[in-house]
Amino acid sequence: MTVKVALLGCGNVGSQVARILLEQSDELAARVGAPLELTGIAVRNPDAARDVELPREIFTTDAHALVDGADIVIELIGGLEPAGEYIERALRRGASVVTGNKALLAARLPELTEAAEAGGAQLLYEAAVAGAIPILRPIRESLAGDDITKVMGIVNGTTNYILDAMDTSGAQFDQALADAQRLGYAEADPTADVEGHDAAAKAALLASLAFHTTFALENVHCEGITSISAEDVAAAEDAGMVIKLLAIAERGTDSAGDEGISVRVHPTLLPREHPLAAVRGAFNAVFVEAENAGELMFYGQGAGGAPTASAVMGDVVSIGRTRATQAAGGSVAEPQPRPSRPLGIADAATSYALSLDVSDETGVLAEIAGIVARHGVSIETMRQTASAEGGAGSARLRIITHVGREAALAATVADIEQLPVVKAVSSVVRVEGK
Ligand SMILES: NC(=O)C1=CN([C@@H]2O[C@H](COP(=O)(O)OP(=O)(O)OC[C@H]3O[C@@H](n4cnc5c(N)ncnc54)[C@H](O)[C@@H]3O)[C@@H](O)[C@H]2O)C=CC1
Ligand SMILES: N[C@@H](CC=O)C(=O)O
Ligand code: NA
Repeated sequence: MTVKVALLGCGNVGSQVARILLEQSDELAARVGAPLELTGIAVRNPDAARDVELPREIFTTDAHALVDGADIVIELIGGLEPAGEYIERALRRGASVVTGNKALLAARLPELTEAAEAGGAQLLYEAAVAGAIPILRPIRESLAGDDITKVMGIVNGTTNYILDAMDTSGAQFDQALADAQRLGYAEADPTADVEGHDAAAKAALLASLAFHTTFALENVHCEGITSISAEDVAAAEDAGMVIKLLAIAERGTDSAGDEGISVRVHPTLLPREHPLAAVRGAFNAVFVEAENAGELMFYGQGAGGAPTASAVMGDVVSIGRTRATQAAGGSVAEPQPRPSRPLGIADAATSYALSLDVSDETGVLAEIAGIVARHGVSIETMRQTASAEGGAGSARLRIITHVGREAALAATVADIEQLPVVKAVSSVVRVEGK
């Protein structure tokens, strides 16, 4: 069998999904247990310029015909209509749907879930919350045996990008927003981002899944970042804090002591040491607190075409595999593991931080630099200080290399150790994350 996939919309995310479906068809077929066939892409204008080169004949303006012939419909148009009508039509016909449309889901999740049940279809939307970060599946599946008490996170890339730019480079709000739009992070109407509506929709979805309920969007308290000024950002910095737009969903009690769920989105001051304060650019992060698991943090790219397409494709493969299994009347073969070729430590790519005690005399640096260059290694930083350990006439050199092959770095150190001007190599520690 072949799993027929219809794509609706070919913008930032849709074009990347189409690219992956076409470029990685063999790998995807192996993981699904059957080929995924992209039957067409519904667009408004087949001749519009796209980020990705795609065959002209794949485009259609007849979304209904495309939906009606599909096993899986991927909706990446955005907005309430016609996206809602296409999704409902697909689900009622028995085609499963993958979407990133949090605005629609937060507004109509109960009806769409009912349509999926009526059609015996699946509705998956990992891309709708925190882009590439796997957060919905972990909440729905991995934490299904625990009791979640709080979810708190940065779930809008555009506003985090703007606040981060204002904090780090003193950028103006408008310029930072224009950059976020150019980079494909912002919604078609960026008001949804800066007024907090996008984060509020995601917060409603998170609360619904985390607390096994339906939390209506209208019950999410929502404040955006449009009132945050450069002065607010500077004042936060002076106080050792940073301003972040947080989405928070937690169990609590009201003044009468009755239990309930509080869901809110608002700009929030965080101490700079807080893990969420370190979330930069369009990255997102979500903290989950559960009775037994304790604190968990999920971090990654919350917006952008390719990262969001990754989440879409995860859902597509999952549904495709279910379909292929049903068609096979039980199970499909597990993908055969590819043979792996282990690389030894000598081939590891890393960088070294070295501390050397050397004679404090002219020409030492040149000798060391000569050895380093001979091994094809390059130095990122070299700092010289007086050495307490090496004794009088000694200097301490601290060198950090660029990334190189371990074998070359180790051979460099071995040769440096042999130099008469080198009294000791006092430490060699590998460095990652530069
Ligand atoms: N861009 C991002 O970083 C993320 C986007 N999303 C969601 O993914 C969805 C798509 O987002 P983007 O790709 O960024 O939007 P986009 O605006 O770049 O793409 C939407 C495309 O749909 C087309 N379109 C509009 N009406 C149509 C119709 N009736 N039939 C066919 N095509 C139609 C538009 O011309 C546009 O090319 C939205 O629901 C968005 O909220 C979710 C997570 C991240
Ligand atoms: N506009 C959204 C896109 C992802 O959901 C954002 O900026 O996070
Ligand atoms: Na996600």
